[in-house]
Amino acid sequence: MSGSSAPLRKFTREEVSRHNTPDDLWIIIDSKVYNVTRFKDLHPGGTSVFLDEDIPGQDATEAFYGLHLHEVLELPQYRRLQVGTIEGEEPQLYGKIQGQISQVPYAEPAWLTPGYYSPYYKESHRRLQRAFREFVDEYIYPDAQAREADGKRPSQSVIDKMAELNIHAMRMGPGKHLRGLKLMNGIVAPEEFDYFHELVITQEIVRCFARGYGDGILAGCVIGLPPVLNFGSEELKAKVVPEVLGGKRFICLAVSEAHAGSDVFGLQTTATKTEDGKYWIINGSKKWITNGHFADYFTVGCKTEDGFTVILVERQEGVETKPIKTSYSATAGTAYVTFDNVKVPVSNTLGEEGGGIFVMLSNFNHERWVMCCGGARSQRLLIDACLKWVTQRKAFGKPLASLAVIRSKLASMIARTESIQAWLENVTYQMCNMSYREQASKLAGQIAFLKMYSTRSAQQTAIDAVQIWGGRGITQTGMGRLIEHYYRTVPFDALLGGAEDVLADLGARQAIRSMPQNARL
Ligand code: HEM
Repeated sequence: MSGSSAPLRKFTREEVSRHNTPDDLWIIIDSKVYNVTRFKDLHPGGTSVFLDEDIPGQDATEAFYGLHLHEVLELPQYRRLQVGTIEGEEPQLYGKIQGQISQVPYAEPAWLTPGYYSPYYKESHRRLQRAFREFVDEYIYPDAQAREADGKRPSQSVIDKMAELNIHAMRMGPGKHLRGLKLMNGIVAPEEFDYFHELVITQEIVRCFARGYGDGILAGCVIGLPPVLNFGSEELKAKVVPEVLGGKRFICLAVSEAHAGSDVFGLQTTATKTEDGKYWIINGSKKWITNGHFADYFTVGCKTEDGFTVILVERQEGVETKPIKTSYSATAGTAYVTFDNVKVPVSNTLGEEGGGIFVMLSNFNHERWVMCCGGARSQRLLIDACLKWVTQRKAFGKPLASLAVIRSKLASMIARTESIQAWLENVTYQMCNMSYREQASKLAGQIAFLKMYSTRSAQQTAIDAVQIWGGRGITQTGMGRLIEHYYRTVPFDALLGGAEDVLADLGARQAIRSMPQNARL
């Protein structure tokens, strides 16, 4: 469709070929006819490319797709350049189609690929996936791309829309907090919502392809609210949970510190009781706090007389947040947080005094598993982009895909991604069937290894993709911008929720601890 109000005319290729001079210059891209006479002097790629001998009045489809994303032609300022179409021909090429399953091999997990089977997903998972894909493409993707670029916090209109459908609640996983809620307009009953539904949601959100925004869109809630849900007093929950799940107020998890990283026993933020024993007085600072800059509530790890205690702090005088500039966008709200004589009722204590480590540990598995869901899916975004690139881009007169070294990189990318998803689905199935206690003892190692493997794979895939894309893989605009973004932000997953090497060691230590005493070679 043309952006101009004039109806599109039909031309023969012969007619177009007559518009072949600098003062009257037309080209054909995928059967659409563009008048680039005036545009050629404004073209970001320069004027000269339009004057090459095989461009004026001719079919420039291959030249165009070797240098631009399809979406360029869909921008209103460029759609206006279209003056007609070629008689008897229809456009054949397409870019991202809203709400659709990608036809690119391995760009979707097997269960979404036509003709494949899976024992894990029921009709309600498929319904949720379809609805969620539409939602992400319509509301989240455009906001994600815009906010990732301008660094502003996710638009409240998107947060509200998510709240309306109870998406914030679903992101907390299955549980009592879903009771009585209408999930995604009622397409999943709260009592049937399981970890596979949550996996579906997490994997669909990742398709917004904006890592900072992915955290900005209330990842703080996914890690900051569970301690309130599971360990807060009834009174505290009644106040905080509806506000947060309704998207009206924001929460973050504030544990790591400049001095101590995630070593909770090395924390220096203190909470001491007032003489009457009714309040905590909190002093200290926290670093790398996701969503901290716009949070209203802080789930804070503190050193107390009895050891380590988790306390919910509401933003008030004495709480300051400063943005930290990281290698992903400021839309994540990553903050340095300081507490200066902050007075909090003792009833805001989450769990036992001195029992903070249990409160923290109880959510680690879930947090890491959520990150594995995201990591498994984001690697497919790269497969999708790389497969398109190597088949449409020519170098030395042949598509990149004709080079064995390129195919070898693709093979490894695909094999890694498929194995992560298969392992993830197995772990998710265990989560659906194990009690919480069993999960804690049996899955901590599995999930630690899975996350380690997923993030190592993701980093290797990022490196391979940059080699495949060349200079475009390190350029923030144009065709390779998604690759550049991925390469720049992939280490977040390898650090957040437990650094890769620490997790690897955790898994290995657990396995060694569980060795039967009498096993011999
Ligand atoms: C209606 C047709 C065209 C439009 C609207 C258009 C638009 C653009 C835009 C917006 C860019 C900036 C980079 C980006 O965002 O992708 C660009 C870059 C470029 N374009 Fe075009 N273009 C058109 C046709 C062509 C054709 C036919 C050629 C080659 C014969 C060409 C060659 C280039 C080159 C070499 C660059 C620089 C690419 C880079 O830096 O990687 N363009 N074009």
